[in-house]
Amino acid sequence: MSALSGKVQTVLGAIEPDQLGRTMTHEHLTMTFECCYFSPAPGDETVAQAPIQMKNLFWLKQNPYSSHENLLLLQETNAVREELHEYRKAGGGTIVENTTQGIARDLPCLKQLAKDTGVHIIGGAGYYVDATHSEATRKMTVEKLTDIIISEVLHGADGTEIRCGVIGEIGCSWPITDSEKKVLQATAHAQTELGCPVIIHPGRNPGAPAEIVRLLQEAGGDISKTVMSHLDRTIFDNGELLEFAKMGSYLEYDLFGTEMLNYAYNLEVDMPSDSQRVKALAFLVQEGYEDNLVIAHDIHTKNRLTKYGGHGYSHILKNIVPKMLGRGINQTQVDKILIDNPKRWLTFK
Ligand SMILES: CCC(=O)NCCS(=O)(=O)O
Repeated sequence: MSALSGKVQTVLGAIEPDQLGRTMTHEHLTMTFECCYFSPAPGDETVAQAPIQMKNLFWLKQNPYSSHENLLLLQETNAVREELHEYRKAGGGTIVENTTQGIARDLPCLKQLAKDTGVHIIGGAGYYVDATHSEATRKMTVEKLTDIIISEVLHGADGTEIRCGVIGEIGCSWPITDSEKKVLQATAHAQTELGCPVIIHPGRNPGAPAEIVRLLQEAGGDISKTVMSHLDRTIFDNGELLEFAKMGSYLEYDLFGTEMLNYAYNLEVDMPSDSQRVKALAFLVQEGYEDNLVIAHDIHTKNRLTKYGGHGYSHILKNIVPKMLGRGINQTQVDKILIDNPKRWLTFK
């Protein structure tokens, strides 16, 4: 049995699972999303290049990926620190910080934020999508990738002694690439060795989550300790959703606060509203999946911060919980989604 068994590992060290409290299972506190810059539509070049300002906020909400400045969340540590104080005041306890290799993971910054604010912060091991893999990463064997991921959990990452407490978010594209498949295999092997939580970013296709779960299963992964992220922009049909839910992973709705007409990365997708997200949660609760649900905001661009008129890290606690209670999800079920399910997922076996 490992020393981490029965514990949760934060950037400040291992803690008892009961200390976590209300937990957002998918956020970013510092990162860059430059890998995923999306050219503005013809005619929008001027607004896209302008500094972020009040009169452009609606455009930015609709086109968050077409402004270089907006993609640099790593420039906003002071604003994020203030927001974490607010998050504590709103009753928040823990944030799982999903930034992995490729999008400027900064564990020393996370450690300082945890010290400054008292919020428990859990760092992520492993790799984001193929577009961010280095040539060296692409050439690595599954065994080498596994060793690196295990070391990021047991000894520390990025040349520090700060240890990750979860593997992921592990990035997958659609269609999935060879390098991403190797990282998934390494993830499953590392999970087998460590008994740790895993979180996945699926490609943008309704078939992606199930394909990824099958790949993890074939490599020996523990699906009951795995979160499938971003279901709100990935699976829309209730029948397909239930088919996927049967596979046994945690089901994550993590884009709360994000409402936009055109989703740049897949124009086929109608990004749901928060009301539709709550409806999806209520449907899954009704179908018996209340022990599998987790939620978050996945803040990964500046416009989502309250400093820029966004929803911030406390939106779920302040606005979405009352809505859930008004739409047939009771307090016990809310507590499962915000406290019990994250706690079970994050505790090392
Ligand atoms: C790194 C942040 C991230 O991957 N967020 C998901 C964005 S989206 O794929 O849901 O658009």
